[in-house]
Amino acid sequence: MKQYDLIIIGGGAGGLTVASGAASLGAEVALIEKREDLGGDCLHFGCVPSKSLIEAANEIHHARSVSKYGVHASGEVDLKAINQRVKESISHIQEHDSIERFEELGIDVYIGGASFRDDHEVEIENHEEPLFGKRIVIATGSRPNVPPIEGLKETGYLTNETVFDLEQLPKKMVFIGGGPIGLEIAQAYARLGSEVTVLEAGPGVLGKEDQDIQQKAQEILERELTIITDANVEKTSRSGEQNYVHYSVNNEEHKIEANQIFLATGRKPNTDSLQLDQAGVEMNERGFVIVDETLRTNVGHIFAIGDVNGTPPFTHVAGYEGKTVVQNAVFGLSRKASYDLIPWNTYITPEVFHLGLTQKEAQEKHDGVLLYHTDLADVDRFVADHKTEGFIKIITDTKGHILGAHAIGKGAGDWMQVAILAVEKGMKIGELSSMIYPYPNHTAAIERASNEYWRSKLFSGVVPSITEKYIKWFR
Ligand SMILES: Cc1cc2nc3c(=O)[nH]c(=O)nc-3n(C[C@H](O)[C@H](O)[C@H](O)COP(=O)(O)OP(=O)(O)OC[C@H]3O[C@@H](n4cnc5c(N)ncnc54)[C@H](O)[C@@H]3O)c2cc1C
Ligand SMILES: NC(=O)c1ccc[n+]([C@@H]2O[C@H](COP(=O)([O-])OP(=O)(O)OC[C@H]3O[C@@H](n4cnc5c(N)ncnc54)[C@H](O)[C@@H]3O)[C@@H](O)[C@H]2O)c1
Repeated sequence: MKQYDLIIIGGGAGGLTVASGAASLGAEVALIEKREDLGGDCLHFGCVPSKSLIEAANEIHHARSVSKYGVHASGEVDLKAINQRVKESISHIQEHDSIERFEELGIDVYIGGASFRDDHEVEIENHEEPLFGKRIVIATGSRPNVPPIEGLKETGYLTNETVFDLEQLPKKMVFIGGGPIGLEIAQAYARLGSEVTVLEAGPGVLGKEDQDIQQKAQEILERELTIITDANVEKTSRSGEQNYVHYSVNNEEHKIEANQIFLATGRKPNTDSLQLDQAGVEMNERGFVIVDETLRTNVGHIFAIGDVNGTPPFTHVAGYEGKTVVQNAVFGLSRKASYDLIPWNTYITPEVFHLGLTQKEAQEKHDGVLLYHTDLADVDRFVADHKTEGFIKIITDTKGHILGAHAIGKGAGDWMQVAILAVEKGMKIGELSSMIYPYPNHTAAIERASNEYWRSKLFSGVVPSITEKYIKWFR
């Protein structure tokens, strides 16, 4: 039986980070992936194809909206061509994640579904010999959660695993779920020309965002698509060529037509086929692998990272956890993962940026929370761009330490990076004001919000009376 220092199950964002990190430190590494190629959900069905689709949809949307300058765009959308472009983005990045590249790093790559034989031995589909791992990392990701809605078998449905293979633009689309997956793809399809309705069970979309951001996002999106909140989806049905989604709001029954139904109702961990019981690894009631802060499972030499352990399901979190596990699994350290300052972006237009606590969370956890708000309409560059929709909101404690930073606006995911750096470096909001911002850039939104801090310090309390006395004396 082949022996390894480290076996990694799953060749996605998390697994690939661990594999390359551990191999470059000299560990003997086996990487097992059930698909024919590496890269996982993010590359094949997630971040990459969705962003590629969004960009194409935005280009079409912009082309259609320039008639005010005398340029008129017309014609039918060729969805095949768009999805071809999506596939090109995937293939380009796939080169970086190729099996050959990982083999060149000295990693043994095995293709086939893995399952535990015991806490050190792993079996692989279509391979006779199991592998022995001194330490093992589970990085098998997640898949779409399919809720038990009656009729879905009959009507069929799309998920992020199938939508990028569509060949014809659906006339009417119904999205079930108004989280990031639902909204990013719903807006893209609305911009391509489909008539889109989003049915969300909760009271608002993007439920993990600050409430002001949620409301603004919904208000903006509602200009392009229909959003129905507090929707209780009861069943789907088919009549002739037409599908219907039946739902109720406040016990009032409704039915809408749908050429395609898209499910975006959260994620399920890929743990079912791993035979975790043979290794004695514990899962929670939803099937996520339970880990401690060092990302160890209850079996000390088995780790779990990425979507499968129930921490925030993002590629950058899987990568961060992967880096942490390299240290813990290769050197036997006990580095802890911390999630207090995990940022994320939602790539609707305009983009949404999230870092740290929302206003509600901050007020629950801290006495005396201060808010600094800038409307993008007050920032010259957004005005010049005619993209004034949105705002930023920085939340601090009474001493100016940043507890949360949120924004909605053109490119917010990029220019709000300054807030991440500030928090990482322990800067207070006032220090953000003393940096020099090239005029007229979008980051000036942060400058303006932080200037507010000084304004409130200087123009209230005892400071104005002291400075007034000083100036009189100085004259
Ligand atoms: C539509 C969509 C858009 C997204 N957009 C973003 C975004 O913009 N930014 C962001 O940060 N995140 C985004 N995400 C989330 C991101 O894709 C995931 O958080 C990330 O892929 C998780 O990485 P992972 O390594 O845990 O799992 P994955 O990348 O899914 O990798 C798991 C791998 O394990 C393999 N596997 C499963 N079971 C077995 C087994 N038994 N044996 C062997 N191999 C197995 C799978 O085939 C897969 O390759 C998006 C997700 C979706 C669905
Ligand atoms: N830009 C990004 O970084 C990005 C993009 C897409 C996805 N992701 C990641 O993927 C994860 C999963 O995304 P998601 O949008 O599927 O999940 P989610 O859990 O964030 O949102 C799912 C939504 O569906 C609703 N819902 C659930 N069941 C429902 C039902 N039966 N009827 C109507 N509504 C229902 C929920 O109330 C929720 O608002 C996200 O949490 C995020 O971490 C990230």
